[in-house]
Amino acid sequence: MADEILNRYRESIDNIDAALIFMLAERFKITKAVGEHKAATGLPPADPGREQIQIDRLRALAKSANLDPDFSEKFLRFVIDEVIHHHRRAGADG
Ligand SMILES: C=C(O[C@@H]1C=C(C(=O)O)C=C[C@H]1O)C(=O)O
Repeated sequence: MADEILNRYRESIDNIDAALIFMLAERFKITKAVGEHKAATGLPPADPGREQIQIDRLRALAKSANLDPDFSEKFLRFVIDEVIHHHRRAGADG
């Protein structure tokens, strides 16, 4: 038998997952431009000072949103590491 309650919850989950994908796509679009700018101007791929500011900010936001700050940091770290990997490649290619 179809579970309508579960189906409704899952519709919302699917919408949220789609939004996450669109937001990540936009983020990677702009970080690609940053990588090209860095490669053109000789800036290093990673900026640990900037990253720490972002992590501190997102941890505080996560707390106020009742989201685990450790999870939010791990998620941002994962995304940033991928961006840095792209920047290194952009620098090496250029
Ligand atoms: C996008 C940048 O490059 C790197 C990637 C970051 C990110 O994905 O937010 C932040 C800092 C840098 O290590 C940047 O310097 O702003």
